[in-house]
Amino acid sequence: MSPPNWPSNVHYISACSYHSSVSARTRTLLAQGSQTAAASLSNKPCRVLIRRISESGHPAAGQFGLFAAKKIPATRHIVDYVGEIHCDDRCESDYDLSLFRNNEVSVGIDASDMGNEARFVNDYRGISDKPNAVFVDFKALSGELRMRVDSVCEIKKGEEILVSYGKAWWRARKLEVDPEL
Ligand SMILES: C[S@@+](CC[C@H](N)C(=O)[O-])C[C@H]1O[C@@H](n2cnc3c(N)ncnc32)[C@H](O)[C@@H]1O
Repeated sequence: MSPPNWPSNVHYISACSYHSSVSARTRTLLAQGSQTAAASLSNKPCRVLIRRISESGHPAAGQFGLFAAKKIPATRHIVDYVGEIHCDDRCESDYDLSLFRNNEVSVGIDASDMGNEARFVNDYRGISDKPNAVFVDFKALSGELRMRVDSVCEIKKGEEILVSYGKAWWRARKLEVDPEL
């Protein structure tokens, strides 16, 4: 069942699904994981809330954000980033994270059409001094490479969960608006 405030045009899924662009060979590569991926954490994901942002000073006002339903301790697994694992080009998507890349293939997790609560995590810029969470790749219990959101410091109940999308993410969007930049 989808959580409160879930948009009707997006499919709620609790586990990643594979798009047809992911070959069997690539799935094997993902099952081998990455050497730098964090181990799967045994603690359960934290309770989070999707909330529409009504504060006029917030740069994503009118959109949604993800908030802590209870205090979240530092370095906790907050929520998995669930979406469609794909190898096709999704440069139009604002919900696409890079999962794996080598000389042959680039794999992403796109939560634009299907996903879970993690798709609502906003970037800290214009909202806070620094992020309180981070996207991390990890090896799931199945052995497959996945992404999740972890806290980097304590997050108080009701506080917005914020990551850094990275300078390159913002530069790419600014270039779309102003190619002279
Ligand atoms: C992954 S979505 C985050 C969830 C989104 N707010 C929503 O309601 O679906 C990324 C989009 O959120 C908005 N966003 C996230 N962080 C932002 C920030 N710091 N300033 C302005 N817009 C932001 C931008 O529109 C961006 O394309």
